[in-house]
Amino acid sequence: MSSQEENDGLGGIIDGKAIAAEIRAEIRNDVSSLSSVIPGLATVLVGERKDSATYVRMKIKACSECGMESIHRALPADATEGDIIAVVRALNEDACVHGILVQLPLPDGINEENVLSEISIEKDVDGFHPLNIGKLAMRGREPLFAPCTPRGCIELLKRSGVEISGKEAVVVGRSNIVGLPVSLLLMHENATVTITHSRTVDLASVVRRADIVVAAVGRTEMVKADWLKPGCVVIDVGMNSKPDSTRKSGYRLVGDVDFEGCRKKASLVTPVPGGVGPMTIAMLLRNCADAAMKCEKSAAQ
Ligand SMILES: Nc1nc2c(c(=O)[nH]1)N[C@@H](CN(C=O)c1ccc(C(=O)N[C@@H](CCC(=O)O)C(=O)O)cc1)CN2
Repeated sequence: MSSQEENDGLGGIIDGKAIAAEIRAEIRNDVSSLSSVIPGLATVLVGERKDSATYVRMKIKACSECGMESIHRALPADATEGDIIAVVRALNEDACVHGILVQLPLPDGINEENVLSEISIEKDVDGFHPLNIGKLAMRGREPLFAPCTPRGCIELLKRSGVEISGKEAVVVGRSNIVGLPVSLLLMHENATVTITHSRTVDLASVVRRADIVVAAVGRTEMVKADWLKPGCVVIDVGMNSKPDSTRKSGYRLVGDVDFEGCRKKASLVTPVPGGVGPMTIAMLLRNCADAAMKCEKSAAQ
């Protein structure tokens, strides 16, 4: 779903909130058709970060709106790696739990990979388990779950009618959570993918080759209009706070893309907020509902 303002010469906006609502309605429908299983999502929150607590609350609320159960485990900021792993192992054994997510980032000193590797891959609805990422990286293999934000980016493109196959895609950023998996997913869709990063020489000229740009670098409004090929599609994964004295909070959320400038050059752009963010939670629910549906199917066989 996208909106293109008439005759203003600007590119359309991909409405992530509306697309996420559409996906959530589909999930609600699938969940209501289950007869013996209620999908259960376990959220594990370690420490006191306000943003993490907000995201976990949003996930719990979204679960309930889709007819899914949630099971919440909160640990203090000084919890040890062993404490967190013990919670994950107990959730692995709980038959009411179909999906487990450990909210990231974890406090300093905790090895994220050690914790994420403990999640049963059948319940790895965040898709961060090294085995799921490994399968995503291999030809002819399918992960049980793909990471939510990258999957959300692909859904936004597909549901906006953007052709991916054969197109040049440039991903700015190479993080394990977004840059790397979104590149792999774009490759699965037969795009020709370039991953760029802090050592890329003449980043602007590499981005200028792209039909599809995915910005996931975590730098406020870094991607400028003159970096873009006219008519390209821009997916902005960034979420940065920018000082704004007109707001009560003193700041506003902006992405990695100079939205107003880039709208003059691109055919479609995602806004921040209201673009990729809502898709992260929608795809998490999709993965968890799929896990529960698999459970019901295998119990019936
Ligand atoms: N275990 C995980 N940890 C983290 C993930 C993740 O996918 N799994 N992603 C991010 C945070 N995140 C979900 O956890 C997330 C971020 C943003 C949004 C969102 O809807 N953003 C809104 C704006 C919200 C606001 O006003 O603050 C938007 O963009 O419109 C949802 C989920 C890191 N950690």
